[in-house]
Amino acid sequence: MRYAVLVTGPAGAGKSTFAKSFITHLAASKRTAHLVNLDPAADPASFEYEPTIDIKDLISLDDVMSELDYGPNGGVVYCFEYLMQNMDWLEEELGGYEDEYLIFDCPGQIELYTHHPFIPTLVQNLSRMGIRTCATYLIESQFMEDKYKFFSGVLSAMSAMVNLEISWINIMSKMDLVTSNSEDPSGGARNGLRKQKDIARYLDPDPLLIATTRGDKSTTINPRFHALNQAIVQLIEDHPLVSFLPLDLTSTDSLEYVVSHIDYTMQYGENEEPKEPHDLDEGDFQDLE
Ligand SMILES: Nc1nc2c(ncn2[C@@H]2O[C@H](COP(=O)(O)OP(=O)(O)OP(=O)(O)O)[C@@H](O)[C@H]2O)c(=O)[nH]1
Ligand SMILES: [Mg+2]
Repeated sequence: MRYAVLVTGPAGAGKSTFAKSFITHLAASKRTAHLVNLDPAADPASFEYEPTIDIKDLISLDDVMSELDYGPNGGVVYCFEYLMQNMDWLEEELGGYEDEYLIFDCPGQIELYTHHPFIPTLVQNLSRMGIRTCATYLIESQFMEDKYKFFSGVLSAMSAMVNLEISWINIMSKMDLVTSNSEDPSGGARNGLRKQKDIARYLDPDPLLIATTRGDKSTTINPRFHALNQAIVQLIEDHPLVSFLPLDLTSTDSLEYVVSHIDYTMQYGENEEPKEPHDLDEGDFQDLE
């Protein structure tokens, strides 16, 4: 059985960093994993791990920009369209790997997730190839500094995950920027997210965070804004699809927790050989109940 983890999310959310840490972590546990770079704009110098499969071998963003006169964002979308039409290339590249994790580092153009059917098409093709797939969607902890920005992140996560029939794990990345605040007064503390309780209202989004009340400045500015917020509150209450796993890459436990959640979601190892006792830490699974 082969397993694919798609690492998706908006620009700069920490996707490539997470993909790297994920592979390093698996390697440390003597598990093999391969990096599949689907970001045609990724700088090769930044790869700590040479990707096993690289979209650049199929199509070059530089060529698309110089020959077809695309800008960088449109160029990435064009490259992805090209990939979708050339799935046989991916299939051939993926051919030889068995019983392994394939980590797909995806680009940060949000329209790839919200407007285009790229991810559903990719997922369909992976499942046709017999690869069990799950997707992660990262948003960064700084989104919690601004509740409107945060909820736009929640809505983009929702719009990316509906229509997909695969497991979907939302991750709040860069938690080191909010949890290390006791040491560094200029760090996360400045955003007022001092209490764990506050953070919990974001990880499991509490729509009341944006429920405006009468007398609130924003409602006096524009009543339509109030109505829109109420509608969003209602939407999130009716469809509580989105919650986030916190990820702090400075903590091995945090990374391990996220990885064990992904393993659990993918039912990793179900068909494999029994594990050595130390490979399977009971605590990992109790937390997930
Ligand atoms: N403090 C902190 N910074 C991080 C973390 N993860 C990533 N960063 C920083 O955030 C920036 C973006 O990280 P990337 O991993 O390149 O993000 P990305 O989502 O791959 O970005 P795009 O591919 O451009 O969409 C870099 O400067 C990273 O060093 C984290 O866990 N904590
Ligand atoms: Mg990246």
